[in-house]
This record gives sequence, structure tokens and C-alpha cells, in this order.
Amino acid sequence: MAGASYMEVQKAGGGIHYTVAKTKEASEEELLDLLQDRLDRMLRAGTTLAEVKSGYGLTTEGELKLLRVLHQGASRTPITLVPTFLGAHAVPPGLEPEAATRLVIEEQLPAVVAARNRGEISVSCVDVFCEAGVFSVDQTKRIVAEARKLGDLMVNVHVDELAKLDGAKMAGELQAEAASHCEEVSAAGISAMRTGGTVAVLLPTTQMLLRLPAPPARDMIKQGVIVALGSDFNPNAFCLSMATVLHLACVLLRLSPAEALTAATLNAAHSVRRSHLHGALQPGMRADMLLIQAPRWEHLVYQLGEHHHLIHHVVCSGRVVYTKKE
Ligand SMILES: N=CN[C@@H](CCC(=O)O)C(=O)O
Repeated sequence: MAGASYMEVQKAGGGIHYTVAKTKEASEEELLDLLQDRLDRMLRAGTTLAEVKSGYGLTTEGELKLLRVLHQGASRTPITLVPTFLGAHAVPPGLEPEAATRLVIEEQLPAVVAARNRGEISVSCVDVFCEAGVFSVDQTKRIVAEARKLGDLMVNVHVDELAKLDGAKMAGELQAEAASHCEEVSAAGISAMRTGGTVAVLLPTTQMLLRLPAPPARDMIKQGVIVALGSDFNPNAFCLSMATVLHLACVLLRLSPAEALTAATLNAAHSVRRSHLHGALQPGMRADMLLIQAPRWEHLVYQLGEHHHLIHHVVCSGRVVYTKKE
């Protein structure tokens, strides 16, 4: 598949579909071990709050399995996890997008909300991969409406990553809490996100790896959109280090180090509506901190790939949860 595009890989059964097949083969214990290892690595790289998504099950049981793993994983890490149901991550082989939409609305969402209400899983947000050949704007709206009605879920949708569908405009008009990617966002999308209070979660690792155009981060900031940064850790963008993401945000999105820091902390917390507790050092908020050894804090952004060397302590809720070995 050398040279094939992201969607060509998917259409040939690779990408998300490959991961779905491998995830199905793995037991919950195996997935939990993998999750714990990755959360440990994220913690050592300085992450103290993370939105974590399902999306590699695509069947009701497959999605519930991943959400159970996330639920159990939350008790094994000091990182605060905010779980997102992403049953609409891809159209399962053999189904059309419309049938997959109905599957999510009629079967998956009710099962997920019921399991959450029984305390078996926790789910805070719903996500949909709104993209040409995956879920349309109309199908995304229907899934979002049902998720809000049935489960009072927050909305954080993939929009305008590859095709210009005006998904960001939809997200803003729906007053979605957040919308990720936005590489192909339109002027109307930027305006709607500002009006709707929708956080733009920009993902420079994926932008770089898929060689996508840079989302217009400077325009977004200038026009008053709240810009956040995410690692987008997934099999296609294997990066657990937010310091690397901050570096790329400065180079590729032309953010200043201070803007990148705010985007990765307070604004990222706001994308899951946790900015009253997370993302800043203020009385009444959680004392989540990194202690780094460097002449200035900007070295965490500037020294590419050096976070293991720079971060000496990670503190969660006022408790030291990681100390670098000398
Ligand atoms: N674009 C869709 N979802 C993920 C990638 C998932 C995958 O390729 O496994 C993303 O946000 O980048």
C-alpha cells in the first residue's frame, strides 16, 4: 500500500479495520495491560488528564468491551480519564453508512448508556468520524442528537480532516463541546465554532504523518476560537508525548510556546469541560504539575524528544506520582 492515501488504506480493509480485527482477537486483560503501559508512558511524559476513546470495536459488544477496559484502566492510573464513545469511527465492512448510523443509534448508544447507568462503564462524550465515505454531516447530527437525548453526552466530533464537508460549521451550530482535526475548516466553520463555544482540538502529529494541510490555527485564535492541542494517540499517530505535540504546534501551526502551553492545558481541559478543575494552577483547582530541570519552561517545547530528560517529577492532585530515576 506504499503511497496509498489514508482512505484508500481503509477501503482496502486496513487502517482502522485492521486495528478493529486485532482488537477483537485480544482479551480484555491483554487490552488492559496495553492501556496501562501506555498510560504509564503518558504520565511520565507529563499528561495528567486525557480524553480516551473507544472506536475499535464497531459492534455493540466490541465497543462495550473497550469502554469496560477504559473504565478499569481509570482505577489503575493517577491520570484523570474522560472516556468517549466512538462507535461511529468507521463503517463496518458489509454495511452502508446509513445502516451503520442506525446501528449506532438504535443498538450501540442504548446499550452504552444502559451500561453506564448500571455503573459498568463511564462515558462522558460521543464522537463521530464525520468524513466523506464515512459518516455524513446529516448522519453525524442524528447520532449526536440521540447521544444527547439518551445519555446527556458531551460532543467531540472528528470534522473537516480530509474532505471539506463543513463539519466544523455543523459542530459550532450544534454547540458541540469540541471538534477535532479541522484541517479543511472553512471560514463559516471558524465563525460557527466561535459562536457555538466549540473548542477546536488540533492534532499536529496526524497532520504531519498524513501530510495534511495545517489547520488555520492563527486565524482561529485571531477570530476567538478556543484552540486546544491533542496527541491523537492511535495506531496511525503513535505519539504519547504532549511535549512533542507542543513542539509541532509551534513549527507547523505557528503557535507561540505560551499559546501551545495554554492550548495543551487549560483549553484542552475545557474541550471536555474540566477547566474549572484542570489545566491551571489556581486556588480551588487540582494541583497537577510538572517539575522540569531547565533554564526556562520553554525548553520542554524547544528540546524536541527530550521530555524524559527534562521532566523530573509529575504531580497529580498535589501528590508526586512520578520521579525520574537519576
Ligand atoms: N481519523 C480517524 N480517527 C483517528 C485515526 C484512527 C486510526 O487511523 O486508527 C484520528 O483521529 O486520527
